[in-house]
Amino acid sequence: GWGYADHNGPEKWCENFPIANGPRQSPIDIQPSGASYDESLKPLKLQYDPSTSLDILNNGHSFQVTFADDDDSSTLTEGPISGKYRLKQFHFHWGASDDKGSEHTVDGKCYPAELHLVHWNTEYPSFGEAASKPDGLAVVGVFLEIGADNPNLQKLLDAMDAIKCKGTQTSFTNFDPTVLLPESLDYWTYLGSLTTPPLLESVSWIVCKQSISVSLEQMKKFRSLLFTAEDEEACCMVNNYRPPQPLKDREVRASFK
Ligand SMILES: NS(=O)(=O)c1ccc(NC(=O)NCCCCO)cc1
Ligand SMILES: [Zn+2]
Repeated sequence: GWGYADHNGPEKWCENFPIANGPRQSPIDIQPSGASYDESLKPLKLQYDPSTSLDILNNGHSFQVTFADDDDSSTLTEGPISGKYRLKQFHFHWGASDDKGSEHTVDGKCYPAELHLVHWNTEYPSFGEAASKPDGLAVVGVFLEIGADNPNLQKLLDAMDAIKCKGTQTSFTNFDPTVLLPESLDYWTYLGSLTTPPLLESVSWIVCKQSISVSLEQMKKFRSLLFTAEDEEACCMVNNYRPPQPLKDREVRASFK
């Protein structure tokens, strides 16, 4: 299957997923000078119920915290979207060293990691259905920048020993992802795709301008996870990011001046 190694990584994905060369692929390099301020863009409205967090999983590509999405307890509304989107999961992408790891870049600047909060449009009956629609998904991206230890990441990091290998998961309840958001919710927004196969062009991307902090020690913990299952030769889970894709005929809007 697909991965991030030379033999199965982003440069090879187009062989099984031709949409990899499509018109609205993600991530992109965000050039703030090329983004147009849109005064009609609303502030993001994120309302999360911690009791909807279920478990934390190593899926062999990243680790993700999955949420109960059978009602409107945890939603994204307003912002650039219309209607109501339910939180399905959040996960991260990161590098082998601090000079890379994010998927979106800003004027070519890479961050050591990037958080994605994945939501689906309740116009559709399920995530899977929504994932195939042009307005089906909304993903909020938050950059992580090396700095002070971030206590709000600690619960995630403490769970990592239990999900070291691909296919492992453990209960992860009462977690409020709001604590992972930066103080400012100023954002850039553009129409894009999933950044991993099936690379579906169904995502309204909402990338926060302000980053959150992560310490060097906390980054080392991310890198202690494995892409591989217990019975396979160990391969560290690092560089699980897709590089920026062509902007093509798209505009990036800014919610701020
Ligand atoms: N990195 S990202 O663009 O936020 C992302 C989010 C979800 C997924 N895929 C996912 O949740 N499920 C895969 C099956 C999708 C079609 O049902 C892939 C990439
Ligand atoms: Zn992602």
